[in-house]
This record gives sequence, structure tokens and C-alpha cells, in this order.
Amino acid sequence: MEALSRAITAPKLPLHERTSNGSYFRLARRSLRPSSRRIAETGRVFACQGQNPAIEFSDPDWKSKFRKDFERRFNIPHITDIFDDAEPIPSTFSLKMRTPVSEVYAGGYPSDEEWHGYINNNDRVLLKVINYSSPTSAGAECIDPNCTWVEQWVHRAGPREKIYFKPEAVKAAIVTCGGLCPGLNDVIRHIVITLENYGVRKIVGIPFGYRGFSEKSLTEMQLSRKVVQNIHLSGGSLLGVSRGGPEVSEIVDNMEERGINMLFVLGGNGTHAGANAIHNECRKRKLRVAVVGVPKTIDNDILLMDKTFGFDTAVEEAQRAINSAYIEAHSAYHGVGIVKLMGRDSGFIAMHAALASGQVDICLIPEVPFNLHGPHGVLMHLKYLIETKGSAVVCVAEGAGQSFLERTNAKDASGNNVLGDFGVHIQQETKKYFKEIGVPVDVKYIDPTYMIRAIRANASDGILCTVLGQNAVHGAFAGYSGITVGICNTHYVYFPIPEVISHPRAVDPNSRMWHRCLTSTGQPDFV
Ligand SMILES: Nc1ncnc2c1ncn2[C@@H]1O[C@H](COP(=O)(O)OP(=O)(O)O)[C@@H](O)[C@H]1O
Ligand SMILES: O=P(O)(O)OC[C@H]1O[C@](O)(COP(=O)(O)O)[C@@H](O)[C@@H]1O
Ligand SMILES: [Mg+2]
Repeated sequence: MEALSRAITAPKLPLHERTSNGSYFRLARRSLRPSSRRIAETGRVFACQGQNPAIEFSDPDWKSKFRKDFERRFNIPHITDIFDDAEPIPSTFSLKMRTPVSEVYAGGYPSDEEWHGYINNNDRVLLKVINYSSPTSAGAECIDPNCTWVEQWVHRAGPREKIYFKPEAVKAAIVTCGGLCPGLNDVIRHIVITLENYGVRKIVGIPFGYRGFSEKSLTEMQLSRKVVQNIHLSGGSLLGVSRGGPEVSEIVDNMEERGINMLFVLGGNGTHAGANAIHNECRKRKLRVAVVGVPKTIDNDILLMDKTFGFDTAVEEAQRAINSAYIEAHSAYHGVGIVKLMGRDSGFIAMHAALASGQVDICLIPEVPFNLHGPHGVLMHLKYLIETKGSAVVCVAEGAGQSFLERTNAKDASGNNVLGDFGVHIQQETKKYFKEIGVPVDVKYIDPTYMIRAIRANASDGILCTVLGQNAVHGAFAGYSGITVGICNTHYVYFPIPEVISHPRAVDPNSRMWHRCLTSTGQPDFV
């Protein structure tokens, strides 16, 4: 918890900071204060455990102690932790035949000694793959002051040979929470298809997020391969989404009433905090339930994963808006095109879209402070661009520049801060500034945010959703709960939920990627 409270209170953190227990951690400069505080403020569930092991680096054994602690933190909760009498059965998941195996081989799939094909519970994936030679290396994430290499392994995802649920005794439910994201339907589809492959017949969708567990008028939706066959062809969520909703105890009461013993939760940080709380409540009540998350965030702000589904699609679609802004600006006399992209606390979409398009002159993200006015301000640079190039394109993440707007303290139903519209603000300030200096400009503002969020997943996200959806089901059948699925260094893994939501992920202003973006735009520091 200490690292978090430091991040909340410290106004500016050095890149490497020694914690009170002597361990070194690399900290993003303008870390994630607003969101961390927001989650903490909801006062319900906040996961932040085991971040800082007490390591004494003078101890010759510190590495093995670190590894042991890491293994503990990344251990994925299993049904046998609570039910030591839980007996595994041979998997009913068909690796070679595509008809539901449970119908053909009631006792399980016949073993094939030459080709196995299952994931062993001890298989691991390397979490960090760069061996930094110095804490000063770009992007270095160091454990000790010398940046010593320590292997960090996480659990490999996929189907296990032994399973802990009989398919005929499973009632599986899927719920999608938070905002929309391209690919939700692809994930739903693959969860249903994979459940059917195991032989599950009772599969339901909970309508409109966690709300669907409490509002009597919202009835569960029966799901099958037939129902979900073509849902990936459109964006949105077949089940609907929502923010806010009932308390965790009410959700678990409702799950008990409905006999749900597998719950697949698609959502972001908030949703996962809820999923972990549901998992803990089920354990407290001694319920044999598997709760498995699939991280959904168009903002790409979940820790430890290469990326989250929908992000790629969002970046691709965002380029269309940037290109339109470019064409408008380029075709006008002294044209300025401004595009606002999503990213509440994290500028990943703006940074990647700017990089991908190659048409952006100024990219503004929440993680990097800037001035609008003054000799080093954004507007002065815009003037320079108009004078030298004749036009300019500005790409802003929605969470950028909030300090220039009036604070409202308004919250949405989930407790997230309602942001002011910085896109509109910079548009107005640009017009005002150029009027004042007597230079004519033609400013065009494009806000494609909801158009981007509502589209269907592209091919690359479609594949990611497929694998994540399938692995979510494999994880549940393998007896794991309180876990989420992810892609890590191109391999698929299971994480314990608390580790991925201890704080939202942000762009590191000292990373190579942000510097690549700066190289591409050619923008100076605006401070
Ligand atoms: N700390 C929390 N504990 C339990 N449930 C939460 C928490 N934060 C948010 N939720 C619930 O998760 C759902 C989605 O949260 P939200 O923040 O809107 O989206 P996201 O999951 O994308 O971050 C909402 O129904 C909200 O009530
Ligand atoms: O208008 P809404 O539905 O609250 O959504 C807006 C928010 O959704 C986001 O895309 C992120 O949504 P999630 O919290 O669902 O991940 C933010 O970038 C944006 O602030
Ligand atoms: Mg959120």
C-alpha cells in the first residue's frame, strides 16, 4: 500500500526512488494519482498487495527471497486452497475432435501418449524480458540499486488435463461492465463456444453489467453457439454494459439464487476490483465458484500485459480521424486540426495513433505536463508551425490538460471523475490566441471518441479476443478463481487480479515509446 500512497501524495517522483524498506522501484513520473485516488475513494474494494517486499540487498540471499515473494504474489488462487477434498476429473475439452467430448467420451478424452497438448500447471512465462545493465537505461525497471537481473515467471494459460468442474454441473454466466470496447462480442462468443466444447449446457448472459445482478426487470439471456455465432460482426456488447450497480454481497446472493458457479467478468480496473471482491466473498461463503476476468479497456491502462483487446482497433480507427484533421488543416489557409481521443488517465491511444499516422505535430497526454500559453507553451509552437508549415495537427488525450479546466468534482455511477472537455478548451484557446495576435487561422475540431469505441474489433484484436475468451474458460475449468487472462511477451498467461489492478497503467514519459512519439511529431517540451 505504501507505494500507492506515495504515488497519491508525492507531487513529483524521481525516476528511481528508494522505499523505506530499502528496495528500489522505478516509478512513472506523473503517475496515476487521479485514478488511484478514485478507486480508493470508492471505499469498496481496492487491491494493492505485496507490492514492496522488504528486501535487504546486503543479504547475499536477497534474490531467492525476492523470487519466493514474487512466486507468492503471482500465485493464482485455486479451488483446492479452500476445498482440499476437491477431486479433479479428466478434461472434457476436446483437443482433436470438435464435437463436445462429454457426449462421446463420458469418462474424458482418451489419453494419447504421443501427443499430449495440454498445459502443465508448472508451465511459466517470463514476465520481464529485458536485462537492463543500468538503472539509467531507458525504461529500466530495477529491483535493486544495480538493476540486477532476476527472473520473474508468471503462470501460462491454457487447457489443463485435469479439470475441477463437471460440465453438466456448471452454470456459467458472462457479464460485461464499464464502457464499451471493440471486441467485447468476440470475447463473449469465444467463452460460449469454449464452454460448449467442454460440454456445458447452461450458459447465460447477465444484462447491463453488475446492474443485471440486482435489477429484477433484467432477466438473464440464454447463450449458445447458435446465439453468439455472428455477434462479433458488430461492435458493442450483446449483453449491454453499465457503470455503478449493487454491492458485492448482493451480487453473490444473486449468483447463489441462480446457481451460477462460473462467472466470466469482462471489464477494466473497476470491474476487476469487483470481480476480485466477488471471488473473495465466494470463498468466504465456501462456494465452489470460479470467477475469471478478461481485461477490457480501450485505454490500455491495465498493468503487466502487452496490450488489452480493442486497443489496436482504437488506434487504427483513430488514424482515420487524424487523417481527416490533417486533410482539413492542410487544405485550409492556416488550418489547425484538433483531434480528441479517449484516455482518461493514460495517453496510450493518443501516443500510438500519433505515431501510427505520422501526421501529428503536437500530441498531448495526461502523463506529460504542458503549458498552453507563454514562451514555451503549445500555442506559441502552433504559431511557429503555422508560420513555417502553414498548417498543424494536434492530437489530445481526453485526460490531458485537466488542470486548465474548472474542477466539478462530479463522478459517474462507478465513482470515476467526470472529466472536462479539454478538446473544446484547446480549440477555443487556439482561436482566441490567434485572434489576439492578428493571425487568421481556420480551426477544425474532431471528437471521434464514441465512434471509435463502438466499432467491431479488427483482425488482430479478433485473434486476441479469441485466445483470451478461450483461456478464461480453461482457467475456470482448471479450478482457478480470482484470476484474469492476459498476453505477456506474446504468450498467454493467468494473473492474480490484485497484481494487475494495483494502479492503472500509464505512459512513462521517460520511455522509448514516448520519445519515439516526440521524435515523430517534432514537438518541444511545453514547460
Ligand atoms: N473498487 C471497486 N470495487 C467493486 N466494484 C467496483 C469498483 N470500482 C468499480 N466497480 C464496479 O465495476 C463496474 C465497472 O467500473 P468502471 O470503473 O465503470 O469501469 P471499468 O471496469 O472499465 O474500470 C461498475 O459496475 C462499478 O460499480
Ligand atoms: O462516457 P463513458 O461511458 O463514461 O465512457 C468514457 C470513458 O470510457 C473510457 O473509454 C474508458 O472506459 P472504461 O472505464 O470502461 O475502461 C475512457 O477513456 C472514457 O473516459
Ligand atoms: Mg475504470
